[in-house]
Amino acid sequence: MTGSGFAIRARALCKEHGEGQTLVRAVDEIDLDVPDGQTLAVTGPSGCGKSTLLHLLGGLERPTGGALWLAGRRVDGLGERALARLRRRTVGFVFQAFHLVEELSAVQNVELPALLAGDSPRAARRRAAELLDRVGLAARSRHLPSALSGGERQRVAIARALVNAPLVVLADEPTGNLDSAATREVLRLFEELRRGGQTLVIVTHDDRIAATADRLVSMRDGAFVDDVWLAAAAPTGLGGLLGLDG
Ligand SMILES: Nc1ncnc2c1ncn2[C@@H]1O[C@H](COP(=O)(O)OP(=O)(O)OP(=O)(O)O)[C@@H](O)[C@H]1O
Repeated sequence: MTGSGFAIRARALCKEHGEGQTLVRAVDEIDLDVPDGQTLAVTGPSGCGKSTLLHLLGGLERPTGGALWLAGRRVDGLGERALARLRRRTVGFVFQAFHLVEELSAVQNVELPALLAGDSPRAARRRAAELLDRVGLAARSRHLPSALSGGERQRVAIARALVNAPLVVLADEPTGNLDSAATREVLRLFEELRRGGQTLVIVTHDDRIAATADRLVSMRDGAFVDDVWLAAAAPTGLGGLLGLDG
C-alpha cells in the first residue's frame, strides 16, 4: 500500500525518440492512475508504444514530458542514482525474453536484486528460496537457466521480480515466448498475485490475460484509444478461466 492509494499516476506523460524528420512520439500525453492492487492489461498493435510506456512507468526510461508519481512520489525529475534506488525497491520487471543471468543458478538469479538492494546474503537467500518454492521450483533452485524450460525460466523471473516485495510488477509480454502449458502456469501465478493484492501492469497480446484483468487499456500511436474496467463484468477474473474458483 502506498498511502496515496495509487501505485502509479501519470499526467500528460510523453516520450519522444529521435529528432527532426526521425522524431517518433512513442508515448503521447498519457494520463493514467493505477490504484493499489489493480491488474491493468495494456494491448495494442506492434509499435504503438506499449513497451515504452512500461519502461517509463518503471523508471527504466525517462519521460521527455509530463509528470509521473510512483507510490505517491514524483519521480520524473529524479537523478539517475535516486531513480535506480527507487526502482529497485518499488518495481519488479518481467520480460518476454526472461533476461536471467545465464551463469547464475535459479536461486542466485532470484536473490540478486535483494543483494543489490543491500539485503544480507542470508536474508536474500532465504527470501529467494521461499519465492522459488512459491512458484513451484524449489527442486530446481540449483539449476542454471539453460537447464530449465521456458516456463520454468519465466517462473524464476517472476520470483526475481518479487524478491524486493515491489509495489508494482510490470510485465512485458510475459507469455510471448511460451507454449500453452507454460502459459497456463504463468497465468496461474499472475492470478495468485492479483488475488494477493499485488499491483500488476501487463503488456500482452494474449487475450486470456487481457480479458481477465481488472482493467484493459488499448493503445494506438502512443495514446489510449480505449479504457475498459472489466472487474464488474468478469468478477471471477482469471481464476474462473483456470478453474481456480469455487
Ligand atoms: N530507442 C528508440 N529509438 C527510436 N525509436 C524508438 C526507440 N524505442 C522505440 N521506438 C519507437 O517508438 C515506437 C513505440 O515502440 P514500442 O517498442 O514502445 O512499441 P510496442 O507497442 O511495445 O511494440 P511491440 O508490440 O512490437 O513490442 C515505435 O515506433 C518504435 O519504433
